[in-house]
Amino acid sequence: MSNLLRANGSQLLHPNYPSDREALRATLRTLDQTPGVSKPDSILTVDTIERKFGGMTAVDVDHLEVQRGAITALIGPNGAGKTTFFNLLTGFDRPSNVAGVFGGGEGKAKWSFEGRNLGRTNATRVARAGMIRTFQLTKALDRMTVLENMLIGAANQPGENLFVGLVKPLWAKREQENIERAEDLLRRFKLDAKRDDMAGGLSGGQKKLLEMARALMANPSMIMLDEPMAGVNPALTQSLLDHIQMLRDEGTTVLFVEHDMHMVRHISDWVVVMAQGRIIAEGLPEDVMTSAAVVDAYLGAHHDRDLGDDDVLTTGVIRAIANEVAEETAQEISEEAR
Ligand SMILES: Nc1ncnc2c1ncn2[C@@H]1O[C@H](COP(=O)(O)OP(=O)(O)OP(=O)(O)O)[C@@H](O)[C@H]1O
Repeated sequence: MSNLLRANGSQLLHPNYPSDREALRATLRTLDQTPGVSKPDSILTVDTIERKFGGMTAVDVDHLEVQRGAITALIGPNGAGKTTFFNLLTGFDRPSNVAGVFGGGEGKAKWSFEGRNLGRTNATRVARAGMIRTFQLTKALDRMTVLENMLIGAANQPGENLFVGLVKPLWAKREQENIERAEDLLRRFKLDAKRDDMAGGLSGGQKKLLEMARALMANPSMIMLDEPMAGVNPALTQSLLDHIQMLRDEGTTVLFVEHDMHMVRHISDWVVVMAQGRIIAEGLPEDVMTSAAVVDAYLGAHHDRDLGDDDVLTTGVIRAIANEVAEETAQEISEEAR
């Protein structure tokens, strides 16, 4: 086992980390495939988190556990609430049912990472706790060099606040260590030749690699990727998939949002399906994507359609699930009104 320490002081490889992926998958196969099911070793546990925008409920999650060491995909139609959910968990947004200063309380949002309550924690502290999300390169980040982008990641202050990290005088030793780490990661992601280029000049796939490399500057124990495949040309697809699987093998739990069903099927160990803010299904990729309920829901009358067709999966299953949830919700509302 490695004796290296993460930025947050924890050991690089958690003592319970499931290094053997096949064994982990075998364990996952024994679980009930129902929304909110308990996992053998949950790294992130979420309870009753809600986010409303005006009268619209964007996120309404009762319970979710994310298994340590698994690659978990979060899928769902446009507007299902996936990004809002990521924002809430990482402290970039606040739940509508935020807990009081002492935490807890009936019906209040509660979530913990590595057993640590994050219910009222800001984005910087969440990142320091070891849960890091990738960020798309904003215009401002585009105008910085690849290396500068990496050093922002080391400041452990994702999002706009990262700029604070840049203007603060850094201790020389710390800065040198950060540069060395950045250069190592750039080599690993084959971006070292681009070190001093403006990030804006990178291809779509290279930008995704940079986003991932930047997130790794903070040594996260869990990385949250928002649509890692978006805008990536096929030549770089395999490399991205390999990097994600390598991260998992080295001790980083992965949670990712993705519309590309090929990727979801190819690399995930577990799939969580979100629609209209709620988690409506979770399970093994091959089962969730072909479960009788889901197949019926999304194929509807079109039983002649090929289930292996990724396009059908993205548009068909998800839309059907969304419709099903909408019907259930309408029913619940009318029952409540009675
Ligand atoms: N700041 C906001 N103000 C008002 N409504 C918002 C805001 N952010 C998100 N929403 C709404 O919340 C719902 C969930 O959006 P969200 O972006 O989380 O979905 P998503 O599943 O990530 O979608 P996509 O796959 O298209 O990225 C949508 O109806 C969206 O319009």
